[in-house]
Amino acid sequence: MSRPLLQAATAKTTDWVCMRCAMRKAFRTTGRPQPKRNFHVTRRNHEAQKDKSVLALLEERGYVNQIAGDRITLDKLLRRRQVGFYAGIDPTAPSLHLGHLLPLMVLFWLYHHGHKAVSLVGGFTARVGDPSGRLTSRAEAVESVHDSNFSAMFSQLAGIWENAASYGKRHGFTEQDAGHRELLDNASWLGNLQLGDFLQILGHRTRIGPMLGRDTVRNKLEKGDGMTFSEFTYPLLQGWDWWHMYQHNDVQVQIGGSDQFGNIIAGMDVIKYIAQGGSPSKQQQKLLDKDGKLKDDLAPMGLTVPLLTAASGEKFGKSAGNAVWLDQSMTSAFDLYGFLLRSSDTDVERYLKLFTFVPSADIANIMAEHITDPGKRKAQHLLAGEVLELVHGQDVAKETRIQHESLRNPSLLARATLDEAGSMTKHSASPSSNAIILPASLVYGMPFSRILYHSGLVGSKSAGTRLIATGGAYIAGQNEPLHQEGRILGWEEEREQHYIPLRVDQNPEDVKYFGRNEGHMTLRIGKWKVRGLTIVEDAEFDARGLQAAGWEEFKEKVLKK
Ligand SMILES: N[C@@H](Cc1ccc(O)cc1)C(=O)O
Repeated sequence: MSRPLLQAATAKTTDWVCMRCAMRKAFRTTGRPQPKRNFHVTRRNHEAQKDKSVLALLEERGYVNQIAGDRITLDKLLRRRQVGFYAGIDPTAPSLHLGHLLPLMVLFWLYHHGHKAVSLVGGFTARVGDPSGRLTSRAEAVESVHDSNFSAMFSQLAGIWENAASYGKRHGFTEQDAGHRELLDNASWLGNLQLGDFLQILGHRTRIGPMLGRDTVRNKLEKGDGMTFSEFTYPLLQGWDWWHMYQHNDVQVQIGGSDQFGNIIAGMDVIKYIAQGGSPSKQQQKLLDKDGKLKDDLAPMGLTVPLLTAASGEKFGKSAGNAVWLDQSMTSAFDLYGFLLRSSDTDVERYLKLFTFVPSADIANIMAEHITDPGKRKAQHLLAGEVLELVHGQDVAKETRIQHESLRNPSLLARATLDEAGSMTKHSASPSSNAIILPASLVYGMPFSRILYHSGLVGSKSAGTRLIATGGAYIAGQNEPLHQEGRILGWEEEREQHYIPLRVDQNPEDVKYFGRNEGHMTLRIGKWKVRGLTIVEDAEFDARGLQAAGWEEFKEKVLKK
């Protein structure tokens, strides 16, 4: 499996390192050694919960849909010692979306209560594609898209973890409360796994009967488009992840969306099969009781979070059917705030409990106040501000709030006119580079304002025009290859030289001269947001089942004529 050679966020311009290794290292070093502590809720100023484990808090706030395994054991363990948890996300897109925040919030709570929280990016499993809950398979993506999705999501998660740490501090969690956090990539073990080992260690002990009986398999075979062998293997790969982290990272509990219940159960079996089977190593023997069974207090367990639907019936985190993204270039901070601000009065209390660290007692007070004057949307502003702080940091949260308030109160407007380019430059601190495929009709002969929109760099065509007018959008120069010997060039000073600012008066006919080489073009907005476009024939684009902002409308309006 190829690894993207990107320059790590922290490295100087001259030394090039593997982004994955560097990010992993940078992240690990932030984890602290584990002090002894008691695992009661210790947060100052928070609901006093002596004798309750964090599990009770999670249940009270609405995070728990199902527990796989024994709740009482889990509750006891959480009070007695540090417990390791993980949640995995496959980077099938260049960004997390709002829905991903729910399992992550559970990890953040656990981390702030002294437990171990591992977030896993499925650098390997994304290429396989989890069939859970789907009737049709995902479209296969090209290698470069996998790589750039992975890099983007990995750095995004590292950033959100940083924010979650500061956000927790702001809510009274102390350094001493904090447990341990890790960000891992399953390609680092699955990428090296030998087929022989996989079959011998796991394959021999896995019966396909129960696998065939699982809902996902049955539904996809009976009502969907069938199932590939690799999709069928997916739960075993996810189970292998867990076994790996169970052994090496003390991960005992897996967290996932409710669609992950089947995979979690499959993973619990995987750990039991492997630990109890064969001739156990010395290390493995420590896991077993005298009957050769996994010890009760080491049993793998699962926790699923609920599937959220808004009062409107729409899945939470979707706006008119589209995902609300956590990457500012895909959903602006303004739009994310706006989305949360539109939460209905029936939903907002639930969301405050799920997506913020605001103590329950404070939420109750705010709701009481909110009801006296719902028009002010006090609860919704609180929700939006807190979520933005977690996702984009405190500065963006404050500025976005002012922008929204200025819509109602024009006197604030002067202070708040932030052009999109300005805020990008300031806040997209973590460099991420994404690749995207576009159909030829959305690029050639199109004004750049539209290309920016179609490539997902801005939310609308007019935002594209504004950005170009303020000098915040660039294209990579024709004769300056951005790639050299497999490395992506261009960081800060170098990057400035390679990019040419786009102009409003650019002739759309000239677009074709700007490609780095035929079929490719690299755009940048603000300082860091880079998007490599690969341009394919319209028919190929559709045949591959790809999608781009504005494509369906374009076909409706223009091509059908
Ligand atoms: N299968 C999970 C992601 C995941 C990947 C690997 C894991 O080990 C765990 C979870 C999903 O699609 O949501």
